[in-house]
Amino acid sequence: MNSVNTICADFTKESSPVLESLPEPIKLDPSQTALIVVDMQNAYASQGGYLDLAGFDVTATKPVIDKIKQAVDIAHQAGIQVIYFRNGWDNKYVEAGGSGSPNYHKSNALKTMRKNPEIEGTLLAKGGWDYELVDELSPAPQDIVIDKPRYSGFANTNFDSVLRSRGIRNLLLTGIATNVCVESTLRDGFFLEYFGVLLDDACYQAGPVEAHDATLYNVKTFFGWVSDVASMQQCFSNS
Ligand SMILES: NC(=O)N/C=C\C(=O)O
Repeated sequence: MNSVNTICADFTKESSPVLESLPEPIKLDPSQTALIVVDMQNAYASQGGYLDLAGFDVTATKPVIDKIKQAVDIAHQAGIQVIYFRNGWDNKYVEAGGSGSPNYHKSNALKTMRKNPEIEGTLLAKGGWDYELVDELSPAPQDIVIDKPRYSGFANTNFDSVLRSRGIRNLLLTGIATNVCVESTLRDGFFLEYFGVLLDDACYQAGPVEAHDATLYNVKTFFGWVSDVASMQQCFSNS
């Protein structure tokens, strides 16, 4: 491995393991790293959930769920904090914002329910099946679950203080959708001085695969690094 190009932040111990990533490898101290599982809810990963009902293709999410399970197991074994996000609102949608919020006008969940009043109160509503994490991803006692009302995990949540209070500076991003909530969270993390690494095979897009690829380009070029679950295993297996 070419150590000359390896990224090592000044808060990272020189002896930290190196994650193979693009555009270059990066040293990550497990104690300063969190695995972020973004919105792996029935709404986004399951047929019959919100994205499916809104016309998005969710037929290929199973391999991504399996990769995320692998990443969670690797994180647990390496002592890396795992944090799950759930995206949505109260079932009266007060937290979604009324017509004075752009969320009201852009959320495809809210628009789908306005077009189909019979499903009002079911999409991305706390307490309902659509809002719950998929059965395959059940948080362990040491994991943290954060509810978020907007695309970015940093918007209107305590995510930043949860990370800072634990000395976490590196975020390994997984989940759905690559090009919406995953990218939004990684971008906001970048602006808040977090090192973001997107795990390509543990993310799935909302829309065409080109949207996933565009996020990979954006992250590699402007906001962070891109790696995969096998590289995560290789990096942390001996840490
Ligand atoms: N979790 C997401 O990326 N969500 C994308 C769209 C939505 O929540 O309406």
